[in-house]
Amino acid sequence: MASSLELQAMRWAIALSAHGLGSTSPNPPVGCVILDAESRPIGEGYHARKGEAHAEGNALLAAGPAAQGGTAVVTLEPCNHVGRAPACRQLLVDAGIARVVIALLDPTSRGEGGVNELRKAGVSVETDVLAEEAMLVLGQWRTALALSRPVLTWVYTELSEGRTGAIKRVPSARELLLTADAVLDADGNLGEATPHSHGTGTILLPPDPFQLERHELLKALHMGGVRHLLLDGGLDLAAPFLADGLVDHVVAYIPDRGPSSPPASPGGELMLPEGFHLTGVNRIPRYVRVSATSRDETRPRTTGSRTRRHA
Ligand SMILES: Nc1nc(O)c(N)c(N[C@@H]2O[C@H](COP(=O)(O)O)[C@@H](O)[C@H]2O)n1
Repeated sequence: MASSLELQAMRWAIALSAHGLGSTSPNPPVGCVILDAESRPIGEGYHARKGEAHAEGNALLAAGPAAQGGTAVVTLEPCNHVGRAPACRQLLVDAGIARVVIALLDPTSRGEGGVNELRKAGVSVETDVLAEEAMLVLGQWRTALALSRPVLTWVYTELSEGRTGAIKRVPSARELLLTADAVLDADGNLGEATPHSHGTGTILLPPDPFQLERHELLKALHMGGVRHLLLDGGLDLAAPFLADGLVDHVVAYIPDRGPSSPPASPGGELMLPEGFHLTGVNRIPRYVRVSATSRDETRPRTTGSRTRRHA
């Protein structure tokens, strides 16, 4: 059973992992905290982008030799393959880590998986620790893998006369762009949500998105490394994706208004689409931001078993 210090470290690792949202795809956003043999935090790290060190490597680097006999607390199972970075389970063994505490198993893990290899090397391993909380950050990556398409978030604001439109002019909406890989607008412009965030050549986007049928477009985006796509525009842009059941989340920015007004959107265009339930309602400068979902991504449905898939 995880100790209270390990649980505290796991929550911190989950928080750290979110620094990778919007830049790690097609890799997962992972966080790691190293505790020394007396359970004191001595190093922390996260995965920033594909081709760079994994969370465990970054945390071990920060911890240095004091990691010997310590514990690695990590949000995703340490990897079991030598890719662009060395296998994390080997890095942990080489650093003399005695115990590894993991939130979620990696459905893309190669071979027998990092957990089995760590156990074979005599390391004590505990899995499924705060798995549901870890899904707050890893959920979109896991869902995109399960669906073989990016998770889709439709974002819109109110333009004049109750019409919906793009959020480009909403300054606080920038935070959403930071967490997505790519953004598509109603004119067919498709680009990295934060330019250059994934590094050169990691995300490949089809040049003429509206030439592709919607499922084909999403398949091409998935193949190109996109795990979270924003649809930034009005109902005209979102309606066909909604009709095909392809929209997973909606974020609406409702401008401040007086306390009594006729319906801003008599046709209901501003209202959330049918079948979406609220996950957040926040007052932000000049807007109320409404978040809703058609699925619950925080439930770790497959932590106990693996479906072999490649990220
Ligand atoms: N445990 C763990 N920590 C990280 O920081 C990670 N990025 C991963 N990712 C796993 O490794 C695969 C990517 O490997 P490369 O970086 O491309 O070599 C990815 O599919 C995950 O399984 N895991």
